[in-house]
Amino acid sequence: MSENTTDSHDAILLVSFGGPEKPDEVIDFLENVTRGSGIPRERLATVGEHYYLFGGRSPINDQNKALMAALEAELVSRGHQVPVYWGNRNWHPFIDEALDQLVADGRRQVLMLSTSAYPSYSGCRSYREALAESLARLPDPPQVERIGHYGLDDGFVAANAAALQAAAAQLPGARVVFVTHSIPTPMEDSAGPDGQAYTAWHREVAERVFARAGLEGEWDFAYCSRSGRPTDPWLEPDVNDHLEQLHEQGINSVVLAPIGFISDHMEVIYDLDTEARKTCERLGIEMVRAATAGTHEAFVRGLADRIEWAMGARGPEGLSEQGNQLGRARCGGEGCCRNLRRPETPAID
Ligand SMILES: CC1=C(CCC(=O)O)c2cc3nc(cc4[nH]c(cc5[nH]c(cc1n2)c(C)c5CCC(=O)O)c(CCC(=O)O)c4C)C(CCC(=O)O)=C3C
Ligand SMILES: [Fe+2]
Repeated sequence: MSENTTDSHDAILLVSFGGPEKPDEVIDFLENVTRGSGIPRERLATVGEHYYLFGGRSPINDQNKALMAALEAELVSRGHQVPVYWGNRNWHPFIDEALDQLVADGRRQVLMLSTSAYPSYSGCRSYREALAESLARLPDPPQVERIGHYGLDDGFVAANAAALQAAAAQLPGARVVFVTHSIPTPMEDSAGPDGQAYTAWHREVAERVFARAGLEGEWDFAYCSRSGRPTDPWLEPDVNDHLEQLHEQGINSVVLAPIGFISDHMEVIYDLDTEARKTCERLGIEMVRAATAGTHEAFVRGLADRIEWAMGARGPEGLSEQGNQLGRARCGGEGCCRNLRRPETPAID
């Protein structure tokens, strides 16, 4: 457990979405999330109610703290004394606050890890833009590189497979429905260096998770948490509509596997555990929701592997080639995960 003095980076920065801690923070948080996005106010009021239903508190902050603690412990056990900082795009602690602390602590070579496992504007470039904006404020900014997206890495797949296996064991023979966050179809068409990387990665992860859980037969893919204007096309089917379809086909038990989320975000505890569960009850469908990766040891080890790889301390075993290409300053550049509304917005590599 000695300090590894050869580490190429002196800080890890966990970058996440952010969420309110108490009811009087909900509106300001939602204003930050939707600044300039054209999301209708009714949608904001609706989403605000989801947060109030849970005491005005998002689960995401506690999940991030738990992940940081687990990751720090894993890195220490591998001989790295590199501290993990935490900053969010939409709520305290903001990325600005994390960077100020990091700079005050004399950190110069930062490796950024985001809580989004998949490439898309929302999960990739929007965080890179937020970093560029925060770094531009600093007189002497540290160097920030990022690790690639880790959705296809063995660790993430193994954690989700273990969760799916446990859920399926509670409901043998149930139809497995993988779920992720819907995004607008133009965002999907520009996800990753060649477009459509968001759905391609999810399908690949679903296939691997299903096989690794030792399951056979059919599985489906559905989406949750659509927002935006009703007339804009988003990825479909919505999970609730899909449950109606399954009901019509005579299916009466399902496992919902939210592989699009790394932990129990509001989308999981509201859109799936609350809303989709209600749909299942109405249709007489038995439902079990598989756990998210959270702090599963395989997931934490996989992240540590990716961090060590990015620091040059380890080879790429267990890490996906696609993820490697989208990290370590080798993202597809300007064309990758484009910002369709404001194409000129600066972003870190
Ligand atoms: C792909 C994706 C991820 C995964 C990648 C990642 O992790 O970043 C993600 C994560 C999250 N999204 C979250 C919350 C929200 N997302 C919203 C709005 C939107 N999300 C979108 C996409 C995604 N979102 C999109 C295309 C919009 C429309 C806005 C626009 O086009 O600019 C809104 C506004 C209200 C609404 O419209 O729903 C809220 C409140 C939370 C926090 C949950 C918690 O508190 O636990 C998390 C982790
Ligand atoms: Fe990208």
